[in-house]
Amino acid sequence: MSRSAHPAGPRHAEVLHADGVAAAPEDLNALDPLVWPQNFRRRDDGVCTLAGLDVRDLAAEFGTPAYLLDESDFRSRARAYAESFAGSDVFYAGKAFLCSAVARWVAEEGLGLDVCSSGELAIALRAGFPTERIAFHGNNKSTAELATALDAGVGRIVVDSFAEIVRLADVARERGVRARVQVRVTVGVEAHTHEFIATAHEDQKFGFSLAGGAAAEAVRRILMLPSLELIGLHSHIGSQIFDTDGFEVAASRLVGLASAIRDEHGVELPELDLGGGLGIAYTSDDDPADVAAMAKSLVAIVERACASAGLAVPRLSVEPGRAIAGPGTVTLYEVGTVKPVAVSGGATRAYVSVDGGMSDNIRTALYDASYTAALVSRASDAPPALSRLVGKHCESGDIVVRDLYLPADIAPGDLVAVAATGAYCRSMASNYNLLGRPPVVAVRDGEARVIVRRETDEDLARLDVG
Ligand SMILES: Cc1ncc(COP(=O)(O)O)c(C=O)c1O
Ligand SMILES: N[C@@H](CCCC[NH3+])C(=O)O
Repeated sequence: MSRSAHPAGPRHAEVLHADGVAAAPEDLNALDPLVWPQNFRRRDDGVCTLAGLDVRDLAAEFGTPAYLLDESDFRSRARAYAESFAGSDVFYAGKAFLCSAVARWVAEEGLGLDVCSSGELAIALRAGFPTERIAFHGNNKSTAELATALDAGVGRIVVDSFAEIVRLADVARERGVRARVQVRVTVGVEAHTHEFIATAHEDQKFGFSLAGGAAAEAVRRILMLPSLELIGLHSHIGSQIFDTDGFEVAASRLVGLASAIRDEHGVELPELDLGGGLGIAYTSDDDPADVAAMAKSLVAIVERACASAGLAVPRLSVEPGRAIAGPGTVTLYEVGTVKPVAVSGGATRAYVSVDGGMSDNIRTALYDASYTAALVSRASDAPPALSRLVGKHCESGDIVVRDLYLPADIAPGDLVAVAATGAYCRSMASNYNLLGRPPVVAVRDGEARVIVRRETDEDLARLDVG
């Protein structure tokens, strides 16, 4: 789903083997800074460290698997967004990964927060996140969720269906408040990303169709409801996107709709949200855009579109999730078994099984996502072995990294880390096979602390009340 060709790994030659797998990288011990957290290093003795802490010590203290989060990396990316989009609003998309600590960092770095369930909202409230900086999303928000959001005083609700407009208007009226709403518009953009994470093409569940007239009709209905205040239009074209082409089309279509609204209703909408979706490097083949450059071109795109429509430029907002949370986290696993398996053409693939798998990272199975992994508890001079990093679940599709090279001497007890797992891994984790979900350990300046604790067998048993 990213642009990456397989295998995930340090910079590798272009040559492909007969089975379509790229040739082995020159140095299996190298860590591409594009892919690994800012403070993840390999020491001279071959052992990797995060923010100065030895991964073997982290494994001993917190167990494996564990998500290790480089707090400075997360914060610096959040800050870069806030600075690059100064004059606009940045809402961190909590669906990528949210817990109280993260909500506090996001608040401290001056961003807003996008939540899309009462659970995410509850975490934000628990963290004391300023509620006027919260945007509430979702294609099927319940009446209870809308009521909770209004009672909490969230800053905006992005409406996604005609039913929700009525539901929200009722809930707001009963409370004697006016809900600030944006309309999520399906702008008909084919984002160049995996089908399951593209969200603005026609014939999918999100938003009101622009082409079909539903978006204009949603605006008409909202404007007739005194308990709703229409503040703007919203579009989110998809995720893991590397260029601005799709945003350009989306912005010009949203501005076209805003101009039609002005002509029909005499109303100029003050806000415009272009959603999230900016891609990150999962492998060395990915080439993510620079945030400042991206911000500049998005602002320019909106200004151009408004100038040609004769509209005042609305306040812009964006909702990055992956680009802030993704790159700063690695998942640390312990190798349990290594099994050489004969594959076509007389080759052998080493199936390297780790102590987690699809329950802590579903993205490979779900989107055919590519990842980079490395042996991190030591360096190795052994030759590269064509490998597959797999989990411990009862499922042959339980693959963490489909094709990669690992040192041929990799063995049980070694620690392996998978890079760029901060977004949509812990937040999409499951208890398949009744595995407890791993902890999230934040590391900063040589200190580590658990910000989400490991789920234990007792936690799982506690839910079993039959
Ligand atoms: C409405 C909305 N905003 C923001 C995001 C965050 O996307 P990303 O993590 O790709 O930046 C998503 C998820 O794709 C979304 O659905
Ligand atoms: N969960 C997806 C992205 C969708 C995000 C929400 N619309 C991923 O892992 O890439």
